[in-house]
Amino acid sequence: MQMAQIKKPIAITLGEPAGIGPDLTLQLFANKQKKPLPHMVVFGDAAFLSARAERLQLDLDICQISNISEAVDLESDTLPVIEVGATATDAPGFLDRENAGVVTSSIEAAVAAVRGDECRAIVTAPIHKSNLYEAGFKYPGHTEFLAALCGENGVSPRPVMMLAHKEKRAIPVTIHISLKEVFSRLTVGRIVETVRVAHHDLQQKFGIAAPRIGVTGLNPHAGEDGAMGDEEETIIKPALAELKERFDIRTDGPLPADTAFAPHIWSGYDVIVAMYHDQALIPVKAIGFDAGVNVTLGLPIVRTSPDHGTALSLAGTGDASPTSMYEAIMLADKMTNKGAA
Ligand SMILES: NC(=O)c1ccc[n+]([C@@H]2O[C@H](COP(=O)([O-])OP(=O)(O)OC[C@H]3O[C@@H](n4cnc5c(N)ncnc54)[C@H](O)[C@@H]3O)[C@@H](O)[C@H]2O)c1
Ligand SMILES: N[C@H](C(=O)O)[C@H](O)COP(=O)(O)O
Repeated sequence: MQMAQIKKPIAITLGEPAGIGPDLTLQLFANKQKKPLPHMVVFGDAAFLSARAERLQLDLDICQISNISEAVDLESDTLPVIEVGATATDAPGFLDRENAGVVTSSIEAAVAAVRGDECRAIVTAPIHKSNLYEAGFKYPGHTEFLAALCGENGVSPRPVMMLAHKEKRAIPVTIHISLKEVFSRLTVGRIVETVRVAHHDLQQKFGIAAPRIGVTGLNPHAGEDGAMGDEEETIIKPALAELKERFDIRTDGPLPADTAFAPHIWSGYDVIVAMYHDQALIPVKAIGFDAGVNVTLGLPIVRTSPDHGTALSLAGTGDASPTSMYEAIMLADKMTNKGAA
């Protein structure tokens, strides 16, 4: 990658103003002499961030800029902020629908900056999903919103959610849907598409030449030969056969999901693809909630985020751990600096 590309900042979104997202960005920036960070620019509201920094008793220079190119020339201890045309209220722990505008505008502006080649990756701070829904937000989460923002000619890429704790990675085939819906949304095509995206991005974005991919079953004991459900026989095995025959992608599975994430099995794979959200996310959050990273695969841009949510009760206290946010920033940096993570 070119030097000029490396110097482009990483776009950080504001996240839910009532939550810990803004705090973590400020805490990390205030500590950057001890724990260095790549260049970054926050998309949000400078006045709000100044108020939150004061509340957290962080000694920080926050500077509103109008062009991203200005970020690179600032003193290294000044946090650059691009205004997004909406403001946020500094009321930690108190959700306010009125803040939905700044939350979504921040994501939109950050994506536009990456797609416009002004920033090199986006790191999103947590959003409060139900607060956004109440304000009319139509996407289940960032993952689906980002795919829509990256669409072209009315076609959106198929986003794939991957949670990672160091080298342990897990992907859910179905994402933000009710458990009841999983049964109708789990199809051969969806599994094939998910594994293909994972295989491609592990090669291209993580530098893993021959990704080792495990795929779980849906039912207890991967169906116990059909005695505990037949989705393994009718959906998952045909999908794995198609991956091998049509795309030359080899996988192991269906693996019983309760043992697939045992450390000695999980460590034999670069990723384990599971059938639904909690099957994949529980193991990652259980082994490393403090340092897990959420990466969206399948997009034309690099996007990472911490693995936790808004933790409203910790907002404004300074007690939230910034480690997962730090790992998200450093993974985005690594993925865009060297093409490998
Ligand atoms: N990337 C995202 O935008 C994202 C990710 C997960 C959840 N969420 C959203 O966050 C909201 C709250 O979700 P939740 O309560 O299930 O999960 P949560 O991650 O906000 O909180 C779960 C528990 O972990 C603690 N916690 C979370 N982050 C912490 C940190 N950095 N340091 C110390 N403790 C921390 C919380 O205090 C709480 O006890 C929901 O609206 C959910 O949709 C957003
Ligand atoms: N399911 C994710 C998690 O628990 O970490 C989270 O809700 C984030 O999803 P988005 O990145 O799509 O907002």
